[in-house]
Amino acid sequence: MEFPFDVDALLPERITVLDQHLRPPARRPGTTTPARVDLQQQIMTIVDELGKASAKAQNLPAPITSASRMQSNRHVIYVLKDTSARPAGKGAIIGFLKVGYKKLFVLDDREAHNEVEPLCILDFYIHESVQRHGHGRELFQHMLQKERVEPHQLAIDRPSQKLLKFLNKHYNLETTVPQVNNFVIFEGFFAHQHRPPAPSLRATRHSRAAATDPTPAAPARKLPPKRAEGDIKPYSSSDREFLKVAVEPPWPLNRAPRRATPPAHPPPRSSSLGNSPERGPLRPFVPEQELLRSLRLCPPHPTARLLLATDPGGSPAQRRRTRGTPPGLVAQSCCYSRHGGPNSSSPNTGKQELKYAEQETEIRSASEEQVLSQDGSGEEPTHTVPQQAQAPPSQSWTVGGDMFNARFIRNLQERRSTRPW
Ligand SMILES: CC(=O)SCCNC(=O)CCNC(=O)[C@H](O)C(C)(C)COP(=O)(O)OP(=O)(O)OC[C@H]1O[C@@H](n2cnc3c(N)ncnc32)[C@H](O)[C@@H]1OP(=O)(O)O
Repeated sequence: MEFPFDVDALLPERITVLDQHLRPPARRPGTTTPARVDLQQQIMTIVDELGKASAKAQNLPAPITSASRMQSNRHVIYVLKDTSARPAGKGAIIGFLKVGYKKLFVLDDREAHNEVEPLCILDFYIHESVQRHGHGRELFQHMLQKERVEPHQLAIDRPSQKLLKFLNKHYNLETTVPQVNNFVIFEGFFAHQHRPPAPSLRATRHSRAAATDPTPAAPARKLPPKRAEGDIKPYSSSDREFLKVAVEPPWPLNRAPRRATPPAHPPPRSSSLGNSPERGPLRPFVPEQELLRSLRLCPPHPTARLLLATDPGGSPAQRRRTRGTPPGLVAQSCCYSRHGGPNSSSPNTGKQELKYAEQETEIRSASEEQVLSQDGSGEEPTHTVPQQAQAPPSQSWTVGGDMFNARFIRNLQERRSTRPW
């Protein structure tokens, strides 16, 4: 990765360690020294660009590493530069590894909660052109030595398949201890119990390290006193938490837009990773609150309005359709199961129902947009029903649509500890 400034002069060592201050390292004697603020700007540019490249490589919607995030967290980043001869160039960056201590609640092999604060692998990237050349191992090995940790003591924040393979190949890390958060830990993690070293020990360790090596090490934090089991929540804040909203809203908000062709490679599943979300191409989605708002503001389905306005008992055709079916069939046809169900074989149920429900949601979102853009209040929905909504399909899915909404809201409620309204 090349930059418009002299990376070689900016980062004299092959591996540079940067902490939250993003201080430019001391330059080699004899090199001209630009203003310090310019140097720091260059460091920030490198961190931002590396973060972007890593996010792209991992299919993340936004970088989890950036200069501003570095400055607001106590993380440490190891940057590897290319030292190969480049007579005419300004040097290049090969990749980086970001680590930091995090307080986690992890399950052991007996599924008991443990409050620990291990060193975590938070982000790791080697430029595509030089992957599988041993650079990742070089960087990782340097970090292990500097931080004085063993590979099995680490927690990994949502490792990619490449990283899992990397850890397996170089460090024999294979068997994971299932977790309910995004972190992956390996067998042997609890061998040392992760008791925080006595403050004096840790201080000595760091002061000794500081005496021999001026580069910053990942900050160490003390653990709070052990809490009762009941107080411990079985999740931990991942560095990628802020992406979670964008990564995977809960079902049914996470339904992908209909695709003409299935994805070539379905995202891999790993039972050994607990429920760590899978990486994969990310897709745009309607934020949950916005969708809820649209459901609350949305006008009644045009067909329902028509029925209410005419005959309280419904049109003869409608009566025939609902009365002619055995009781409960309408409800059954509205059941949508991701696993298919007894009614999934029926051509008029399952997928078709979902399709209409999706259409309805889209239409409702569109009509809400119109409502808001017209008067900003949503008070007069009848003027704003889009043309598409006024001509529903020949079959009436009014009941199905409303039931879908009801199920959808109930589902949302069940997934939340508090009601959103
Ligand atoms: C917590 C996190 O940071 S998760 C995100 C991890 N980062 C990414 O996935 C970004 C894309 N990948 C990369 O940047 C790199 O491949 C890294 C950082 C994972 C590894 O760096 P490299 O320099 O490629 O590793 P290195 O050369 O030392 O080791 C190679 C081994 O890593 C694994 N590996 C690297 N690339 C791949 C790949 N494309 N497919 C499968 N395994 C791979 C393999 O075990 C490989 O050994 P092999 O070539 O004998 O199969």
